Amino acid sequence: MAKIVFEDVTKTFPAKGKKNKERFTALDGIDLEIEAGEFVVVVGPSGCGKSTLLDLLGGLTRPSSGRILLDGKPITGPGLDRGIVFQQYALLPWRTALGNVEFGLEATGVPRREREARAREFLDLVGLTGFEDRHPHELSGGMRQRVAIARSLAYDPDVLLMDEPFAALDAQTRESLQDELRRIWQRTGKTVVFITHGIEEAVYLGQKVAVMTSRPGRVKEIVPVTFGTRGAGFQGEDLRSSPEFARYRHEIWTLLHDEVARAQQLEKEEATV
Ligand SMILES: Nc1ncnc2c1ncn2[C@@H]1O[C@H](COP(=O)(O)OP(=O)(O)OP(=O)(O)O)[C@@H](O)[C@H]1O
Repeated sequence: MAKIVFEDVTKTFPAKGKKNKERFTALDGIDLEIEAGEFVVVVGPSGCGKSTLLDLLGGLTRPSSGRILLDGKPITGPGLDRGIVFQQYALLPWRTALGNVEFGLEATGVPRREREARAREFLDLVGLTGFEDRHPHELSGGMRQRVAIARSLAYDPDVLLMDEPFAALDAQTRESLQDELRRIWQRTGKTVVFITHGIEEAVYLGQKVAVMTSRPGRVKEIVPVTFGTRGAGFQGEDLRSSPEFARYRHEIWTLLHDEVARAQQLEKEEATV
């Protein structure tokens, strides 16, 4: 049985500036299956519904029609079986790095002493040993995002939902966090659903890349990314500069290109109405 199943999922919102009952379709007939332990990346033009799709998985909002199943059961709300990491760090500014990671554990009822040990372990996993007592404003953007990842991992969710988590970071920090995320994923075996605008990021991280159409969002194609030597030890520049990488990048770029053009045209038409 697949870990996550989207069955003909549609999501509509009240249309802005239109007469009351008109609805705007953000996602239309999404069918998608994600296996346990799989790393799936979702790419698509701006406004195609990527964040909406992740919000549905997170249980932050409900489908207008269709079903989303997690371990065979419909998602009815947020849960500790899913950890979410957003683009903005969403850390508590008055808590230290350690305090922020512990925060996630308080909700799960882990005893205080064990909380601290677990939080330290996960800060170590994301390379932040020595920074436990710093507050968010004393950390770089990359470090803050590492804290957010540690916080999500610490309560051991089966599924990690990531909405453009590295988009606000500089290129070098982004690449090193991509490496870390791959390593963590290989070590923990989590199911990851990751949203990005970056084609290279998608190819680098994803086992499968789901390319979405422009509005309304549908799954246009799922590209399995199967590098021959993709396992541990083959990453960084070796992977990014390989001919296979370039081939996948081009394939996904081609799939996206028409959709982005269509999305831009829609935006222009709306601006002139
Ligand atoms: N709560 C809401 N009410 C009304 N419309 C919404 C709501 N949430 C999202 N939308 C609309 O649904 C569409 C999809 O939005 P969403 O944020 O999911 O897209 P996205 O692909 O993540 O975009 P981006 O790549 O720009 O972040 C957009 O047109 C957006 O304006």
